[in-house]
Amino acid sequence: MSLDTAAITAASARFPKPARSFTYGTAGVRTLGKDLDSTCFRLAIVAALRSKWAKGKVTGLMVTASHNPEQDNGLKAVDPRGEMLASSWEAHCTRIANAASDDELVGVVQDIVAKESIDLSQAAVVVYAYDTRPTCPALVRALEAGLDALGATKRNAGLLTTPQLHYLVRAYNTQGTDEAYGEPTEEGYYEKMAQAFKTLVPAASPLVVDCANGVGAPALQKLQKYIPAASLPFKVLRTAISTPGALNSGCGADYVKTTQSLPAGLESEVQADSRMCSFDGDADRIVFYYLRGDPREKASFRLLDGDKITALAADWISELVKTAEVDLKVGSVQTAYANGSSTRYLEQRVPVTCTPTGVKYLHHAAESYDIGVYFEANGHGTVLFSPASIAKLKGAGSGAPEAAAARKQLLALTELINQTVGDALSDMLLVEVVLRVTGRSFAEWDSTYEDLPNRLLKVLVPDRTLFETTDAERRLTRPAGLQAQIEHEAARYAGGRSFVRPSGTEDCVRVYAECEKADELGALAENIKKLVEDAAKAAAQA
Ligand SMILES: CC(=O)N[C@H]1[C@@H](OP(=O)(O)O)O[C@H](CO)[C@@H](O)[C@@H]1O
Ligand SMILES: [Mg+2]
Repeated sequence: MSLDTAAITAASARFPKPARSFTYGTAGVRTLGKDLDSTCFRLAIVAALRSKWAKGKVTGLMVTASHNPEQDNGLKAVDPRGEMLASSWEAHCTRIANAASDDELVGVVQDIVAKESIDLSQAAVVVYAYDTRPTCPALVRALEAGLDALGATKRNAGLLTTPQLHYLVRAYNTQGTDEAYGEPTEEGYYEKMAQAFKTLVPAASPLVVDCANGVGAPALQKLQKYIPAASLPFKVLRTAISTPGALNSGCGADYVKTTQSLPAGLESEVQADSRMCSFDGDADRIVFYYLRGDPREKASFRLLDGDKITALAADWISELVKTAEVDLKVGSVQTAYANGSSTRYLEQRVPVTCTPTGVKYLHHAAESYDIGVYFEANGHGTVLFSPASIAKLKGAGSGAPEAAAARKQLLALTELINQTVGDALSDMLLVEVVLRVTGRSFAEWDSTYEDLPNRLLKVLVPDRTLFETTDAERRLTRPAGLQAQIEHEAARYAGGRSFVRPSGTEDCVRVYAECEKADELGALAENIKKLVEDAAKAAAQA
């Protein structure tokens, strides 16, 4: 069977490429929604080819720009195991998105087919979903046209969170096998998680959830029907998914993490002792927080971020593994953005790996442990159980009654935690489980270690590609000489650490700085920023 090139060119003519370039980066393609019709059409073709390549297994496409503003949109491709698209295919996405004409597009498609030895007679099935952005319906139509052009079977999964789509893809592909992941429906997703949650927890006080006015809101409202309020009461806030401009505006995980404060206006909707958390716009990130001391003081805000979630989960799972009398290695994965205190805390307890920014790197590194706990500091992450560890837990028969109970808990955790990707809903339940089973408050969780004061700055430079890094992005190799200057500056502060890297999702360079004394932090961060600006100017002129 050959390509229906006429069908591709005819359809492509309806989605002309704007005069600009696109990149499939850390989190797929992300830019202004109005510019993305051609990209959606074209990446749908790639998703269909990927499905053919995988012998007809289902692949996925999610239309979302996550925590970015409402006018933005984007596409994330999902591989047959429910994980992010293999890095080796990202270049295909970038190339196809940038093909300058319909003919060049056909050429790129033929090239992918040849390079990946794709059998075109294979069937292709692609499941897709979208978030609440106003540009989604048009982009979904472009995406559908791309699937039609390749004769792929379309499965429109509707309005979903990103992790729900990842769940669906794995559930479809494992149906009826030993690795069956769950019913391949949205209901199946809620049922699986709720069932596991009920197995794990006693009751507790309500949790206030900021849904970022995004797709996490309807998802959480539906999940509530599966978990009785008596076992998990929620107060669900920021649910205005049809209010223009509301998405991620003054609320959501990214806002809370970057401003280190409550979502705008939340003070009047919560109590001084409320336990709170925020999702991002597509509900694959979560951070927790509470108020300590006088709620009118800014300093009363206490953030429990991805690093604190790693510490909480790694500690509890390590304890369970010990009690369960099974030989499993628990490890953790962080990026350079992890607070130095969290790294020190974890290193005394479990192996810690550092990877470059972007969850695909953390995810792969976590797979090398029997049980791998990974979170970016911004709250994106999950816990992975290797197939061998699940088999060991199921197979172990003897031992003390506590050992059997711990194995049962660990197995329920493998059901509760989304194994495909970080998932705000699932991570929220995980944290609830650990806190309740161990009888801890947010304040007790918070006291595991004290974060070093830290700051993240964006620096706009003429050309961010002049910045290159090594050692999991912890050191610069270019521009020449800058790394030595950064280290020299950081060494002037007690506990000083700083690193600089080009963003993979925005046109900027990021500066991270931390040190022991809060009143010295501003100087450290600003001095590094100045060094970066000077070096960027010099490098651009060279
Ligand atoms: C410092 C920071 O938060 N970086 C974010 C951001 O990446 P950058 O490459 O830094 O732009 O977006 C990524 C995708 O959402 C996320 O994985 C990552 O953690
Ligand atoms: Mg997101």
